[in-house]
Amino acid sequence: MSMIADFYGGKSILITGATGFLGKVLMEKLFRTSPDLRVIYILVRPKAGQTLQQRVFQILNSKLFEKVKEVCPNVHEKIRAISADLNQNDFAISMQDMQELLSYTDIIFHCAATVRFDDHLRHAVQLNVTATQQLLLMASQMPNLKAFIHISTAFSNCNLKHIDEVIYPCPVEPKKIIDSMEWLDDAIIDEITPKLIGDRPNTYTYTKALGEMVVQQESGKLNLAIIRPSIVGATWQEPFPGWVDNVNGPTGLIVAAGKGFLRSIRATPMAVADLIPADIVVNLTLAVGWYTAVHRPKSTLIYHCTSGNLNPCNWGKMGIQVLATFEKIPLERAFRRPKADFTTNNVTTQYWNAVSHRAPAIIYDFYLRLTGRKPRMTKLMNRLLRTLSMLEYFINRSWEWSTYNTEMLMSKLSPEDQRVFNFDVRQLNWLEYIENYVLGVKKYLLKEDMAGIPEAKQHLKRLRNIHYLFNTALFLIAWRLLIARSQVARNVWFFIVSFCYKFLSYFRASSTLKV
Ligand SMILES: CCCCCCCCCCCCCCCCCCCCCC(=O)SCCNC(=O)CCNC(=O)[C@H](O)C(C)(C)COP(=O)(O)OP(=O)(O)OC[C@H]1O[C@@H](n2cnc3c(N)ncnc32)[C@H](O)[C@@H]1OP(=O)(O)O
Ligand SMILES: NC(=O)C1=CN([C@@H]2O[C@H](COP(=O)(O)OP(=O)(O)OC[C@H]3O[C@@H](n4cnc5c(N)ncnc54)[C@H](OP(=O)(O)O)[C@@H]3O)[C@@H](O)[C@H]2O)C=CC1
Repeated sequence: MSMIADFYGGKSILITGATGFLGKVLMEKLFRTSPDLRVIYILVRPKAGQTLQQRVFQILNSKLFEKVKEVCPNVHEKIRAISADLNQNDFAISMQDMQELLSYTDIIFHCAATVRFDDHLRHAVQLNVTATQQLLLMASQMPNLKAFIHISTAFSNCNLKHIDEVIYPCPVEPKKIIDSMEWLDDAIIDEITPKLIGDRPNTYTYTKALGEMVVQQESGKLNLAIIRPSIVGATWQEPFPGWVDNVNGPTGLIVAAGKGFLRSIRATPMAVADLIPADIVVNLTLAVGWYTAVHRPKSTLIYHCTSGNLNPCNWGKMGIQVLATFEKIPLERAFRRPKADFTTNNVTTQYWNAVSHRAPAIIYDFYLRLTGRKPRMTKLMNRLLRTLSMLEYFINRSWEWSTYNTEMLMSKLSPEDQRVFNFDVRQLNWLEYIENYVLGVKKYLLKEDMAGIPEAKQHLKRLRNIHYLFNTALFLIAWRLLIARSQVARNVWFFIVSFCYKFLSYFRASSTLKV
């Protein structure tokens, strides 16, 4: 019997960010392993054109939840969506709902965040810092609360090279930042943002670091823990390999590479690709929830959920495996054939961007215009290059995260829990994982049918022929222009032509003699 699964039985669990990538995998696992839990409250904001119920219905009817429906047929009754917006005061939760949450919640998993790298500081502070503070305040009024688990990121201290499982203070107190966001106007905030974030690359990592400080400062009598995952990728094993449903992190680049939009990247091939599968993050999160509630550690423990120090993989190896998988299982209607050039040099990056990215986009848009259609490729390419520029920081550096607490927790689990809530990244085979990841991108994110693979392969062959034809035509045009201007080129050209002619004549004559 799993002690962890048993612990969640009969419990009322509150999850923020349950409609997000990680939140969905977390909910799925909870329902699958503890179908006798009392209820999962999820704080959901209505989205354009969709009611809360429709959002929940869509999640529960997705492929991800297929296994859950077998073990927990009444899952619809055990999920309670509460209308909430974490950007609003008191999260805009109704009095009645708030009362219910305060009275019954046993465990909180705080996953909601803005993960955009370019978010305005005001918005990133609101969601990643102020909302965390408000949630902690709510938590302190919950008489039954046993644990509050905060999901942060391993990159909250990416300005350091070696990162321990401790909270590193930021120079300006979170409270001061929160206050200043209330009265400073946008223009001033824009001006001070680079100074505030200092040597961090974006507002995301900065506000996640502030969020951790808030957790530490507001802990009071709460039983808290912080989890710091690195780059969360598709699922490894559970509920099935390769599940992913958004383009964050490497996923977007995998799509762009498979579709042939992205053919070169400024990345250090030997830099550690600290990817961590979503199901490993979720298993650790649930184990931490159990440990924090049952063993009540004296201080707030931080758990690194990373792969680099236990089972490292690098970006070069990952790129090769992604391409190898696309050879076997190509994406449909690719723009160009997949290719992966890694470069670390600024000049070559600019060159490849011009030749491999911008020029084909301009030519394709020209073709669209000629055929009376709306050009779109240049715009798409510009967005992709902008995205790349934001991710480059993370693919040209390596970090070391210590994992003492995570390893300590692993040693505390029973053999059964180590199996059911496996977060031992050493068991992961990267090549197999990446292949399943790419396959998952095709099936679950792009919803492409596997029956379309032969046609996709044919399409790539056509693209290869077009590529050869295009290059030959380009060569001939360049050559023609050259011989029109240079006597030397003309002489070389006549020499080659006469040589070929003589060779053909000789070949024809000797074959006639044989007959
Ligand atoms: C050459 C060969 C290649 C070989 C093969 C490849 C091999 C593998 C190599 C892999 C290297 C992996 C590096 C990973 C490093 C991750 C580090 C994470 C560290 C921290 C981890 C965390 O703790 S936290 C989670 C991370 N947090 C994000 O990852 C959010 C990012 N994101 C944004 O910050 C906004 O998105 C941003 C971009 C501002 C645009 O913002 P924006 O306003 O212009 O517009 P939108 O957001 O609306 O997106 C506009 C269009 O970009 C599309 N798109 C969005 N993201 C995309 C993405 N990652 N890759 C592609 N495409 C993406 C989207 O699908 C839209 O496409 P469409 O227009 O067609 O719908
Ligand atoms: N993905 C990754 O690579 C990593 C993620 N993390 C952390 O993990 C956590 C989850 O990330 P992930 O699942 O990838 O992110 P997603 O962007 O997929 O999900 C974010 C969630 O937060 C919710 N949310 C955002 N704004 C609000 C709001 N104003 N009110 C209510 N809910 C809101 C979203 O709701 P809605 O559906 O309505 O938009 C969504 O459910 C985050 O804390 C992130 O920092 C850490 C390391 C890596």
